[in-house]
Amino acid sequence: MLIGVPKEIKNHEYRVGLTPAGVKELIRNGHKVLVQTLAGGGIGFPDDQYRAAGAEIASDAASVFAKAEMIIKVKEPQPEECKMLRPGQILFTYLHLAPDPEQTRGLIDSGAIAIAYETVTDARGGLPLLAPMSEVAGRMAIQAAAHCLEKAQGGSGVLLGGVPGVAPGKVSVIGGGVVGINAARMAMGLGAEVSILDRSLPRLKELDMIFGGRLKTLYSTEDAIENELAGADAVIGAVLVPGAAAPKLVRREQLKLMKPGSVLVDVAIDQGGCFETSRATTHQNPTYGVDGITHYCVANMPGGVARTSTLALTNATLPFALALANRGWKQALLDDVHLRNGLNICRGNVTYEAVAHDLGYDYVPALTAIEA
Ligand SMILES: NC(=O)C1=CN([C@@H]2O[C@H](COP(=O)(O)OP(=O)(O)OC[C@H]3O[C@@H](n4cnc5c(N)ncnc54)[C@H](O)[C@@H]3O)[C@@H](O)[C@H]2O)C=CC1
Ligand SMILES: CC(=O)C(=O)O
Ligand SMILES: [Mg+2]
Repeated sequence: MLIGVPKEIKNHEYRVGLTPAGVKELIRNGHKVLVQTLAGGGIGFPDDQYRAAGAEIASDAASVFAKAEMIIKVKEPQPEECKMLRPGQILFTYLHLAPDPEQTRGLIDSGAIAIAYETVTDARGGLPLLAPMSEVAGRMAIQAAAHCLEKAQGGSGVLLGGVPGVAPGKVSVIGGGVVGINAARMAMGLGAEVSILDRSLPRLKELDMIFGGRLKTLYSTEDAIENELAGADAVIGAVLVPGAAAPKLVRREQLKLMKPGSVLVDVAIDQGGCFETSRATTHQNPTYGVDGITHYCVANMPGGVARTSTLALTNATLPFALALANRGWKQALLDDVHLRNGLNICRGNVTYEAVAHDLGYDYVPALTAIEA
């Protein structure tokens, strides 16, 4: 199969869909790889390393999209990229369709086979291709919050770790999954007082077993969230209902419960955000204020630490990319229910139920669309 890797074009997005090591694996399996020039140039993977791994270098995105049978990317295709996709071409990348009707329309119209990293599953009920980036974003969320709390950034002037004789700051994490546990670990590592809220009691039990008394676990109700808002210096939004738009857990009028200069970090922004006042921001302009509360809502946080993120992401995606290339998309999806769960759009059909539901499309089960 001919696999294409375009350069990412989202604001300050330096990740790349395959590392030179990944290219080498695909080529060892008998495939060809076409990489757009400078696709990994910002993170220490120059064209020469891709050439040495056996890739051909293309001068622009148009030739990568025109030639490749499968496009491997990181971020959701931008409108100009959707237009370059063609019927039957495989797109393997993050999509986050539920909050993005324009992209969904573009992918339906393209006739492509769009497999979303974020809904591929594993045998333990996890999301193995979302997890590495959630680990990164969870850890970064605390760095971002700590920075936003500084006075020069419009913050309240609280140091999360405190100092001897002065109480530490308080961090509340809503959603105790992969983002949540990584945010909690970082915040505890800094010395902050940390609580974590989740709707899943088994998950809260697990977190309690791991961290003991160092972490306060709370069942997530509106009351519990309001109590947390009142005490917190930073609140991290880390909830997920897979594939669906994020539930709105904090309304605008509840911001007045918070201390002025406190911070909301909405990691769930790529699924539309879990605070009513959230709107997606970029690494260039990551924050804005609403009613005295700083909002950090960068939708591609891992892009900020793109080298670490690329290595972590491609460790997880490569086995699936190899399956798609070796067996072809139909057989690979038929053989593996977990990869099949990643299929969101197939030749004009919406094959992920939560996306169809949230955006008002007919839902066509993946197996039906694959076998059509
Ligand atoms: N902004 C960014 O750059 C990035 C964003 N993300 C996003 O972060 C979000 C979280 O991802 P993961 O931690 O991997 O998901 P996960 O599935 O591991 O964890 C989500 C947790 O939210 C909990 N939850 C669901 N509804 C809840 C509610 N009403 N109250 C409290 N908890 C609730 C679930 O029980 C689960 O434990 C996703 O939207 C993901 O796409 C992930 C990576 C990067
Ligand atoms: C998960 C995601 O949206 C990201 O890594 O940018
Ligand atoms: Mg994102």
